[in-house]
Amino acid sequence: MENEKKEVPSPSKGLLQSPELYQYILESSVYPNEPEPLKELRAVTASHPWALMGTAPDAGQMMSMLLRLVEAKKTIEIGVFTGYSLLRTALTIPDDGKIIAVDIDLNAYEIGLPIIRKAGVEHKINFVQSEALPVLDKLLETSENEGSFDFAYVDADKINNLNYHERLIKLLKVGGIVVYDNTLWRGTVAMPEEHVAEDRKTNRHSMIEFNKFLASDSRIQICLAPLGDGMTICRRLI
Ligand SMILES: C[S@@+](CC[C@H](N)C(=O)[O-])C[C@H]1O[C@@H](n2cnc3c(N)ncnc32)[C@H](O)[C@@H]1O
Ligand SMILES: O=c1cc(-c2ccc(O)cc2)oc2c(O)c(O)ccc12
Repeated sequence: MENEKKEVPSPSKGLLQSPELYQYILESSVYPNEPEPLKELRAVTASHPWALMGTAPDAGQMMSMLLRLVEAKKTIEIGVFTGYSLLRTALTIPDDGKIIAVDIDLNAYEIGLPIIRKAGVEHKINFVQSEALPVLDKLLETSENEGSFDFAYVDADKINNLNYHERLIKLLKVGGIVVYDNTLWRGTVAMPEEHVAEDRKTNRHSMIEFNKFLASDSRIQICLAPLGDGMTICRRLI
């Protein structure tokens, strides 16, 4: 992208202390290999009032790595917004791969949809406009769906993570991966409560409880990667 150098991502997008170091990571290792449609999607999302919600490009790069490592074909995403992480997934999985993409907000998805179409990957996506929990419950009504998903990505309402986890663990194959975004919630999980802004307290509390739960869940192997806003990678063991 021509104006890439001028784009200084908000330091709050990353957890690193120095914005320059984050910029270095993006310019040296993420942007050079970021497919053009993803750059375009970032550009059209930039003017959205909630642009900050889009998955960070470095986190998206790691998603691609994980998707390739497990040779993902059947995937599910909870929380689509304008579609950055969805397009990442769609560009990474094979041509006959499938993504169930769930979001209550169709308008945001429609911002990214023309770019998804132009990239030639719309056929891999089944967008479902809905609350996520009923969609997961419906999938679990069909026994063939159990243990059938290679990969899941969760980036929606943070207070429901535990509910999503209980369902996704059943839907994932043994060896399959679920990634949760925002597990460090802007670093607030490690701050004293009194230093945390009022509007971040509920999600901070949910994340602390969720992180505790994941660490004690013997069904999974976990790794909390400190990139983006904190990405916890869980691999189903049993
Ligand atoms: C952080 S954004 C997702 C960002 C997206 N992964 C990306 O890369 O751009 C969170 C999204 O979750 C959706 N959401 C929130 N609560 C939800 C729920 N209960 N069920 C489904 N989607 C929900 C919101 O509408 C919003 O689009
Ligand atoms: O600032 C946010 C807010 C959210 C968010 C909050 C509540 C919901 O029901 C859904 C989403 O998500 C974010 C996010 O995923 C991110 O990477 C950065 C900021 C925010």
